[in-house]
Formats: sequence, C-alpha cells, structure tokens
Amino acid sequence: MTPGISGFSLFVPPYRVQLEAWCDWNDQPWGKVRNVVGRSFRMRGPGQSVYTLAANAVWRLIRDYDIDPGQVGLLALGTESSSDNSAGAVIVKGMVNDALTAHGMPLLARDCEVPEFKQACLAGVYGIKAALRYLATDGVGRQAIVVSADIAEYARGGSGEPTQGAGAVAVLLESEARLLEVNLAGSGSDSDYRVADFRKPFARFRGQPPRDDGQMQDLPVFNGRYSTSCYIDATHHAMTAMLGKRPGNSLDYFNEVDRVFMHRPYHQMPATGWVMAYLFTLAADEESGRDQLRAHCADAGIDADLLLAEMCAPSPFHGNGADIGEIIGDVFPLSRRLRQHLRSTEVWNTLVSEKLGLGSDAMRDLGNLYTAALPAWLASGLQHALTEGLELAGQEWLALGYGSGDAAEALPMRVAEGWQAAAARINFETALHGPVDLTEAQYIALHEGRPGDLVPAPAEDQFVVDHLGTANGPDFYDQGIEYYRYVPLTA
Ligand SMILES: CC(C)(COP(=O)(O)OP(=O)(O)OC[C@H]1O[C@@H](n2cnc3c(N)ncnc32)[C@H](O)[C@@H]1OP(=O)(O)O)[C@@H](O)C(=O)NCCC(=O)NCCSC(=O)CC(=O)O
Repeated sequence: MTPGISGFSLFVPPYRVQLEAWCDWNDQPWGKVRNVVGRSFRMRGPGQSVYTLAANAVWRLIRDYDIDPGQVGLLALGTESSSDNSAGAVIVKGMVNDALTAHGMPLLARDCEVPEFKQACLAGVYGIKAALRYLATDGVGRQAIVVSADIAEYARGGSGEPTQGAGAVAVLLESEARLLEVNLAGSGSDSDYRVADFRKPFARFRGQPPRDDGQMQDLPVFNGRYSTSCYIDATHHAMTAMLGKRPGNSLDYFNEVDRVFMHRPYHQMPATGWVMAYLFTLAADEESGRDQLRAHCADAGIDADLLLAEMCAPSPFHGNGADIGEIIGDVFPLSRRLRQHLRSTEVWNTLVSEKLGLGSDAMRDLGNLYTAALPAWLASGLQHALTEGLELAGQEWLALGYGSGDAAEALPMRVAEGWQAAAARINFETALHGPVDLTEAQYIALHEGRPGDLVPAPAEDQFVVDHLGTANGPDFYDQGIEYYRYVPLTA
C-alpha cells in the first residue's frame, strides 16, 4: 500500500481574458506574451469568491469520485487569497454540506479536521504533505481532500498583469493511491525568508475604494526579476535536498525522471527553474558535471569561471535588511545567458520538451492559479496521457512546488498501476467548457470589482455568494461575513 493521490477536480470561473486581445488593448507584444506567459486566464465574476471556487471543486470531486463524505477525515484548504483571517476550510465544508443535504446525501464527517495552509503558492503542497501524514498516522483507513484555491490578481499596467488567474483544484488522497504514489520520505524541502518578494501585507487594503462585490483587491507586493531569481534559488535548494536523499549520482536523476511538473506562474517559469536546477547540479559535480558546464559555456561564449562563481556562491542574495531594495534585480545574469543559449541545443529537447511537455499546452489557458497551478498541471498531464493512450504506470514523476520568495518542495511520485480508471474521472477538459470572453471594458470593470455590462453566466450545480452580512450589533454581528447559496441544476 502506497499512499498518495487518487483524484483531481478542477473549477474555474467562466469569465476569460484572451491574452491576444489583452495585448491589443494594452499595446503589448503578443509574440512575447504567447511564448512566455500563455493564451488566456480566468477571472472571478459576480457572486464568486475564493471560497465558492474551492467549494465548487470539492463538490465536483465528491461527485466524480463517488466519495463517501463520512470517510473524509481531513479537509484542508491551501490558499493565499483567503478573505477571512479566522475560519478557512470549514467554510468550504459548510457549503459542501448544503449541497449534500440538497441531494439527500450523507454529510461530511463531523470528526473531520479543517485546517487552512498558507505559504503563497506552496500552501496546497503543504496541505498534501499534511494529508499524507494524517493518512499514515491517526487517519489510517480514512480519506483526505486538499483543495487549493486562489484568485491571482495583479495591478493593471504592471509586469504581472498578463499572469493573472482564478480557480481551484481539489485533490483526493488515500492510503492506497490510484493515480500518483507519493514518496514522502524522499521529498526535499527549502525555506529562506526573503522579505520583499511576493508579500500581501494588510496595509495594502487601507484606503481601497469600495467594490460592488464587497471584496478587497488582493494585489501582491513583488519585484519581477527578483521574483524569478527567488523561484530559481528556492527550487534549486529543494531539488538539492531531495537529490541528497537519493543513492547514486545526482546528475543521473535528470535523465531518469520521466515527467516533471512545477509551480507555473506563467508558461516559461517551470522550464527556467528546471534548467537552472540542472545547471546547479552540473556545477556541484566536480567531476564530469563541471566539464559539461564548461563545454556549454565555451559554446555560448561565456566565461566558465565567472559562471561557476555565480552558481556556487553560498547565497546570491546579499542582505535582507535595509539594503534589500538594492538587490531586486536578476541575481543569475550569466546563468540566464547560458539558459538562453541552451534553448537552441538538443539539451533543451531532452531535458525540457520531453519531460515538461505532458499537459503543458492546456495549462496555457489557466493563467496563474497560485496554489492550484501545480495540482492543475498534474491533472492536465494525466488527462493528456489518457487522451493520447500513453502508458504511464511505474513512471517516475517529480512535483516541484514553490511559494512566494521563500519556500519550495520537491515531491517524487510514481504513477500507480491502473491509473487510467481514476484519470478518466478528471474533469479538466469539461471544467474549461463554456468560457465567456470579456471585452476590454468588462475586464477593467471586473478587475475593479464592478459587474459593468457583463451578463453573469448562469450558476448551476454550484455555490455562489448570496449576500454579505451587515449587522454590526448590539444584538447580532455578521458584518462582512459572506453568506453562500447552493444553486441546483435546473432540469
Ligand atoms: C514574466 C514576468 C517576470 C515578465 O516580466 P518582464 O516582461 O519584465 O520580463 P522579461 O523582460 O525579463 O522577460 C521574461 C522572459 O521572457 C523572455 N522573452 C522576452 N521576449 C521574448 C519573446 N519575444 N519570445 C520569447 N521569450 C521572450 C526573456 O528572455 C525572459 O526570459 P529569461 O528569463 O529566460 O531570460 C512577469 O510575469 C512578472 O512580473 N510576473 C509576476 C511575478 C511572478 O510571476 N513571479 C513568479 C512566481 S510567484 C507566484 O506565482 C506567486 C506565489 O508564489 O505566491
């Protein structure tokens, strides 16, 4: 019996921004955006919040996998978009129980834990690790659901604007995995506080104009190039920690692993992170690795000694104090040049295209789902393989999660025998059906929390925000609390 992942379910809002249109609206280069970012992203619309997205994904998971709600002993929420600073997954539980009641089904177990995890985009991976520990200890024989849900919104006019997104992925975990057996003992972790990459201090909410949807605009504080360097550094260290637990030469792993899935804030970032992990492993290998690195440098016209100094520095990030503002640029400039050179070599095909290709194209239509991006890509990969009739059983997969400037997790996985049955229940394709393409005016209005002239898509078999509480005492208080409603299917 190997614990791991047995099911996935996706929910995204219907409201879609086509990036080619967005480039027209904003005079941005579609060639670059198409190659680097993706094709489209979704936005939260009227009646939707991060909690309704999460509950919709969990509800679909329960239905699609015939889950007995009484068996679920842990329901975890991973998010960096929560708008309640006290309650978390229990809000999702409440909504799902309303739908279960409406369908005459048993409720989620009363003895179900309902934690929320927070560490930027890594929260869902922490939730998955916690769920596996639960199933191995006090939750033996039970099931766990981890739902990752986020609304990634960036300021209009900033470099992150095309990398927005909204959605949720619910993951079913069992002590005998039907899809992906997770080698928890073989996983690698990294964390290092970076101060100024990807923070969401409450101070941002001060003075925000009121929105029609009653929600806050949750724009991150980040620095673009520095953000890429943080991703590279954190994923590199998580990989090193994982590779340190494996017998044999670390370099061999880059040949042996069959498929790689990583946190994807935009299309190009995983390839960048993965190639950098490879280059760091070459640099750390004083035998053949460094020779290969020197050969690549010679081809690219880069001084290999300077590159090695850049890659082997104990920390490329100098200072975390008052001088932090001076180091927000690219801290791996030579490695960046070498990476760009490798794009036109065979190394790129074997290392990137073959290993990171599964399910990747469909992900170009999801934008950044923050915590849900990595589980969504795993789901997309499994569905892609099923559609193509690929045999995956026994394959070694790597799921590399990353969260904000500060932390990463490398989780080795193996595809379970008979994975096809559970993969056939993944709703990735159907979840993307029926998009509503936004006009520029509708996009701007939704970004500001106004419906504009948008006619909301009908909500069926899903949860919506019904209204916000307004009572501020003295007999009753519910100011700002979201009240939800389950909208059944119309016959
Ligand atoms: C991608 C961005 C960095 C884009 O910013 P810029 O446009 O200023 O970036 P840039 O000019 O450096 O270009 C980025 C890459 O595109 C390449 N590039 C440029 N023009 C190109 C073209 N026409 N075709 C192909 N590639 C092209 C560059 O060489 C570079 O690759 P190369 O780099 O190989 O040289 C942006 O999306 C951004 O600011 N994102 C928000 C921050 C973010 O997503 N952080 C990451 C994870 S945090 C997250 O997800 C949340 C969390 O964890 O909480």
